[in-house]
Amino acid sequence: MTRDEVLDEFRAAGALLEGHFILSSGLRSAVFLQKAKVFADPARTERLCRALAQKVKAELPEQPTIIVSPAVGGIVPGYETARQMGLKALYVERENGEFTLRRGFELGPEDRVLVVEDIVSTGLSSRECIEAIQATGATVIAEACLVDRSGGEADVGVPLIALTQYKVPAYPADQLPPELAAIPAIKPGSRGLA
Ligand SMILES: O=P(O)(O)OC[C@H]1O[C@H](OP(=O)(O)OP(=O)(O)O)[C@H](O)[C@@H]1O
Ligand SMILES: O=C(O)c1cc(=O)[nH]c(=O)[nH]1
Ligand SMILES: [Mg+2]
Repeated sequence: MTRDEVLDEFRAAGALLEGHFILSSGLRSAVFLQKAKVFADPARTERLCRALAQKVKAELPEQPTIIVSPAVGGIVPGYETARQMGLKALYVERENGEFTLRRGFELGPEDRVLVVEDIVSTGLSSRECIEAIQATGATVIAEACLVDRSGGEADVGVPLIALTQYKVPAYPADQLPPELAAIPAIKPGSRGLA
């Protein structure tokens, strides 16, 4: 899929939002990809994740044995990408702020993991997720995401395969451009929620 085709799926779902958003990293942005509205439509999710699975198969020299995603945003695309690839899909979720494997999910040294994320901005959530997986003894061979908002700049420590790159400016809270400073900020994601 081209970048326009991917972004058209977000647009058609009403998921390409403009305003003043507090991102997971704490940075601020005038654009937010509300992936939950994309994932509310199974057919749309299937189109995106099928394309992501095809890209992973074409670009990775070694195929993964299992998929692991960071909750909440990664769960649905992780599941659908796993379905497309004939793999199982696990997820890590935050417990006292730290990504943890819960619910009886198990990983070990035999597992060759593909991390599937929805959106990568700074790569911080990806790195935290990868650390949690590596702590089990499993090997993370790569990460795949639907949209890389860093435009290829984020370093997640493993090869990152993005269905598309879409560079969006983000600013520290004390360096806001005037048009952002004029609007109240909202925080759509789950990091920091109790
Ligand atoms: O690359 P980063 O700077 O870490 O930003 C990207 C992360 O932000 C969002 O998650 P968020 O923590 O907002 O929670 P969510 O998954 O529940 O939406 C998104 O799902 C990614 O996980
Ligand atoms: O950086 C983020 O937190 C983020 C950006 C974005 O566009 N969408 C999202 O769900 N999270
Ligand atoms: Mg997330």
